[in-house]
Amino acid sequence: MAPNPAHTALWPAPHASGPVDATVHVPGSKSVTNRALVLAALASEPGWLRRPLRSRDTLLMAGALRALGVEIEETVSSSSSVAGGPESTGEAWRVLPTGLHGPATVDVGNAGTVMRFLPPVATLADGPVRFDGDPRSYERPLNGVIDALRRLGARIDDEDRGALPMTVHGGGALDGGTVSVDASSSSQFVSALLLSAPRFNQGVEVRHTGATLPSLPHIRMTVDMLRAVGAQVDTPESGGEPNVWRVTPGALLGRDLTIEPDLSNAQPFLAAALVTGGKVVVPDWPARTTQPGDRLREIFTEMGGSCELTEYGLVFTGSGSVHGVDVDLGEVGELTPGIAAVAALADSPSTLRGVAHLRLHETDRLAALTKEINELGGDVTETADGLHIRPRRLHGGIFHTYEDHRMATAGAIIGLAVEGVQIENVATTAKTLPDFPDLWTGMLGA
Ligand SMILES: O=C(O)C1=C[C@@H](OP(=O)(O)O)[C@@H](O)[C@H](O)C1
Ligand SMILES: C=C(OP(=O)(O)O)C(=O)O
Repeated sequence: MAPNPAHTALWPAPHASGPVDATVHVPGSKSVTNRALVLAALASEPGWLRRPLRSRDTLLMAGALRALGVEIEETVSSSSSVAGGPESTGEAWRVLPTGLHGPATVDVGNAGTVMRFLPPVATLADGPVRFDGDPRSYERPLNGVIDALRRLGARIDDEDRGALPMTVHGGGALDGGTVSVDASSSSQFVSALLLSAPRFNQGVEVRHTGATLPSLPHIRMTVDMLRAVGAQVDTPESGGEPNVWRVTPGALLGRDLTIEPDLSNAQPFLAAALVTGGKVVVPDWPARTTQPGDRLREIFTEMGGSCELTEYGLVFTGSGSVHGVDVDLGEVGELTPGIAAVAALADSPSTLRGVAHLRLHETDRLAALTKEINELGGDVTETADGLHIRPRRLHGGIFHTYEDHRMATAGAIIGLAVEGVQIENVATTAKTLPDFPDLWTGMLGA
């Protein structure tokens, strides 16, 4: 098969001629948008999502729910056609839940949220739902969801792969009950089971059995959003047993929800302020959030910046110096590529720990970061659960991205400080941030 020209295209990463000084309106959170879509589809009354993210992952989620019979009406006001046009700035989605129907086909792309959150929803449909996706989706772990759903009463045909492609034979309802799951490879196994659980006959009790559990803030996001639509959820934090979550069956409310900006997608812009000694303002940064990107305030401060959270948003300022860090990123794994890029430009070494599960993300991120930074002259080694990064003078070259949006934005950060970096397939940022190239050049005043 001939390679897709978009995948081999090279984007000259802009080099910063001085400190950046910009306000960047970051589109909505992928994780919040996709949870909100699922919860709205399972509700017993219509709901609204305002300022939803329109990106590949969220359009796949919306498309899949529509395939199951849910109506999602989009309203795009003409005044929203800033920063990339209506394609990327959908104003509001009205979700009208209906009975969930099969037969249907779901394309998960390479979206972890779609491949994990929707099989439990599909058990509630009244017919077979076929799941398929990008080649990489076949390699990403799904066995925790498949095994758990079977034990809760579902019929799933995966030809013993424990992975995609597969068919969930929806029976119109699911028993639910207590189930153990090893979610050490992805927190999304737990989130997936909790999100649909109010609609299971007995709700669910999920008991995580693995040695580690990544991305806890994302599980808290699931719990908070469930509670906001009226679900009763018991958690380890609310006095329950460690690693056990319980959801009571019950109807879900339709909600009018404004989606927060995606703080993980704010990362490259904050990193730009850090590595150029400039200033970036991100409007609407939430005062309280479960998004893991909020940890950037602390991590990027340790790496040399400073921040002020105002009513308007986050003001982040670089000092002109960038320092290495020794940090456990297990709770905030999706921030690793951007932190690794900054660390490669720092004045001292870094150790990034707690992220072995990144080998199972969009690509093997530990291998990809090591290879690509080293090919620009860097000195990165993989450890069992992370990276050691010893900064060195880097040179230009091609930064391969492996169809991983966060590899592309990591390469762009390096390109600010290193002349001649070319990003392969920058279009892969469409997974969560289709506007990235325009926002990036806009930030640089180009
Ligand atoms: O639930 C979510 O929205 C997510 C959970 C995390 O997944 P893992 O726990 O698989 O890392 C995160 O990395 C991903 O980007 C989004
Ligand atoms: C790991 C990520 O995505 P996914 O939701 O596909 O797991 C990510 O966005 O960094």
